[in-house]
Amino acid sequence: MRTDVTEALFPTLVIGAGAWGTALAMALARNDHKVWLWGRNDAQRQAMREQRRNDEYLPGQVFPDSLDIVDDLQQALTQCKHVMISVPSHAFAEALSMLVQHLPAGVPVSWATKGLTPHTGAFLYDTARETLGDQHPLAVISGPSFAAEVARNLPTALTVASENDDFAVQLAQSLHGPTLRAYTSHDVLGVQVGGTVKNVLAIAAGISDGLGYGANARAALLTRGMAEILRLAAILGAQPETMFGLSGIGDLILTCTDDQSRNRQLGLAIGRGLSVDEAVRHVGKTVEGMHAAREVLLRAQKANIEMPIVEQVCKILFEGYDPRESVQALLCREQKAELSRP
Ligand SMILES: NC(=O)C1=CN([C@@H]2O[C@H](COP(=O)(O)OP(=O)(O)OC[C@H]3O[C@@H](n4cnc5c(N)ncnc54)[C@H](O)[C@@H]3O)[C@@H](O)[C@H]2O)C=CC1
Ligand SMILES: O=C(CO)COP(=O)(O)O
Repeated sequence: MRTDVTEALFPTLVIGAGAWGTALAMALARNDHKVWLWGRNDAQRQAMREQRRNDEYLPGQVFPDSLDIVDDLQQALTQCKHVMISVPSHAFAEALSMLVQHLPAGVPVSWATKGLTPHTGAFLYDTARETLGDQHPLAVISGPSFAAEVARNLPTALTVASENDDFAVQLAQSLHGPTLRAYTSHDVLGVQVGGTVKNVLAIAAGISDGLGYGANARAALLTRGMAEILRLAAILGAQPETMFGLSGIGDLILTCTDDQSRNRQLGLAIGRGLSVDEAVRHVGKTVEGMHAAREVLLRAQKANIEMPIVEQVCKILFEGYDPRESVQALLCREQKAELSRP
């Protein structure tokens, strides 16, 4: 067992045994750290314990020895040294409420969830602070990282953002391994902006590709999508440089261009002619951009900034717009300069 500074965070309890929670738990355990993984489904936990795999989400990937499946969440919360949440954004507030009663003060909490809190549109950091108070150091894990590739030990780089330097460094160090590189950041807000909006833009890129609009259109969507992210980041007070990092353009490129992305898969299905409901059923997995789109647009409208791609995605998802008409609407916007004058 390692005895360096990162041991302060172990045992780590990972809440959420989907693809990403399991892959992160495996990554930590491969570095010989003690990790407890909890998922809400009893039968899934039993199967994972017996098979030492999570075949539902990461078929064939065997758990490292130091990863254990735990059943008693309450007991694990009182004994762990760090909680990492990896549930979909719509379950994030519920996950926080499960831990708030039992987690001793001072135990750090991180999450790998991307998106906003439904209904309030709050960034997850704000929801976490509101629920947990200021007793726990908080950190966000983001960046271009498909769970299946991390589980298969393929090279990956992540960002760990926290206002607490010690926690950011400890968490980054504990994730860091031969195939996983973790950078730290102070820009908690910026990291969340990139990780949230890229999912909506990946739906747009999927729609365009599903319609067969080609490589030029995809590149234009990514670039103009980046302009929308930068506009939102600026108005919210995030650091623009963060948008050019792993959690910004890195994750935007990944999800807009690779078919492993579930957000892109949803767009592809819609572009190929499925209705939105059919496309959601076809993907059958977490599609965060679907949840984030409306909340991002509301934020843009409140701040009086233009996010035309996000707006058209909302029209397609929630107002029954034909994707071809939406692309036309984007192309027919008033001609303007690419950059505003300095
Ligand atoms: N899969 C990936 O490659 C990556 C996913 N993420 C993010 O991680 C988050 C989780 O995504 P995935 O693991 O892929 O989702 P998933 O669909 O694979 O699994 C979600 C898990 O959360 C559980 N869950 C749902 N509601 C819950 C609740 N109320 N309490 C406890 N558990 C609950 C489900 O049972 C399921 O096990 C999302 O925000 C996603 O954007 C981030 C980077 C990579
Ligand atoms: O966030 C991700 C990779 O960084 C996963 O993207 P999807 O949720 O679109 O699959």
